[in-house]
Amino acid sequence: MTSTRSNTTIAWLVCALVAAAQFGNYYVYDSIGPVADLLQQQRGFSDTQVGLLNAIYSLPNVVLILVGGILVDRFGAARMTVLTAGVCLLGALLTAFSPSFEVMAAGRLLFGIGAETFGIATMAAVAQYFAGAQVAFAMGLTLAIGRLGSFSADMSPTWFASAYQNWQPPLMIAAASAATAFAAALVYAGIARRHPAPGAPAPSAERFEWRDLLHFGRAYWYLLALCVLWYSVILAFRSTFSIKYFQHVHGLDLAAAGAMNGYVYLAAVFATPAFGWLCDRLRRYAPFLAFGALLLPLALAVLALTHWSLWISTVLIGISYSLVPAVMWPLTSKLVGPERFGTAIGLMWVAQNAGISGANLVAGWLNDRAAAGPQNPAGYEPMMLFFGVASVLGAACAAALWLSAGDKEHEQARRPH
Ligand SMILES: C[C@H](NC(=O)[C@@H](N)CCCCN)C(=O)O
Repeated sequence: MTSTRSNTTIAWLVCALVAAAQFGNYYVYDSIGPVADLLQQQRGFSDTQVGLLNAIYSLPNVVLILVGGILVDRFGAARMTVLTAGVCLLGALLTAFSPSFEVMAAGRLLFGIGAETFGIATMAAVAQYFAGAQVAFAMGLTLAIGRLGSFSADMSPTWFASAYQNWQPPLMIAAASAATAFAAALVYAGIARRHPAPGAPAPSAERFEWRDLLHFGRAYWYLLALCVLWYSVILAFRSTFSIKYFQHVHGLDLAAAGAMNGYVYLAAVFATPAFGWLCDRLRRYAPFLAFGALLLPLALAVLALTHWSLWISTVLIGISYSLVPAVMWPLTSKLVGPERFGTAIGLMWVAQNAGISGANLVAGWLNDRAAAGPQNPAGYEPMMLFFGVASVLGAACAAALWLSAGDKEHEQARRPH
């Protein structure tokens, strides 16, 4: 009894440390947008250079994140969390103290290499300490604190207004949050050494076999396809094009369009753990995933085909953005064994990073080709059709997943009690 209680305390301590580390990491990820204007005014960076500072995060991960996932399975979540948090800190410091654009880009590259593998290692940590019970709630909480990091970076020009006289202090604040993440990772690794997770596989010295990648079950491949389609649409639309779409098609000014977009993050801070808790309580995952995936094409249809209040589509996207991640990652931990969890997520994120880059390029190309803009709002229709079709395909994959692995017995099969 006492031992169960102390295991639970340790699990929640690990969850809190992982969440603190996620906060710092997501803050650094979103720290470029708020200084973009200062970088242009004070350092003469072009739009392409500013864009590259974020693109360079995803590009290497189209390949490297798979290696990262394999390393997490091989060397364990705790060691990889510390290592990658250290790489992220170096990247953030290089970015903040860069004398030139090239060094700043190298800093963002280093940060990207560390951050995605850090994401897998921290997720594996939570999956191992909460193997079975409450895994979705715990993952949802860490994700929510990560989203709070993104929201804080967006709000930093208001919260740290005096730092925004020059491009460098905001990036030093970002480096300080990377240092906090590193400290949290060190404390977590210390705890993991003394109190290993009950669900942790022993670090394996087995040689990696490429053909092992094909041995995941059918449900996993549906999940991977959903991950690519859903994240590609939601990130390419919400992080890149939605603000100008709201301005040009729905007549909002920049501040109102930005705020409308930001509410989705804020909603996710509260709703992600709440949905995780609900799934754990009802012990059902796949039906919730299918419902969340279906809300995305519905929201896009409301935006593109009706003149209904923008609040309706924002609420629908907000629920989808909270529900799908709240279920997708815990469900992955139930569909694959703990010894292959890192590899499974790594493979998903390889395809996801390629999909996000591709969706951004295709949507931009469609907009340019149709001359989309304030004078020609109809020019956004091909982009919306593209996002609509991709999100319907994503919802179809979620439905197929529900049919193939979403029955009650299957979803609870890996529960230890
Ligand atoms: C957990 C999940 N993260 C990812 O999918 C990452 N590959 C990309 C994260 C980019 C922003 N930090 C998520 O954030 O929902």
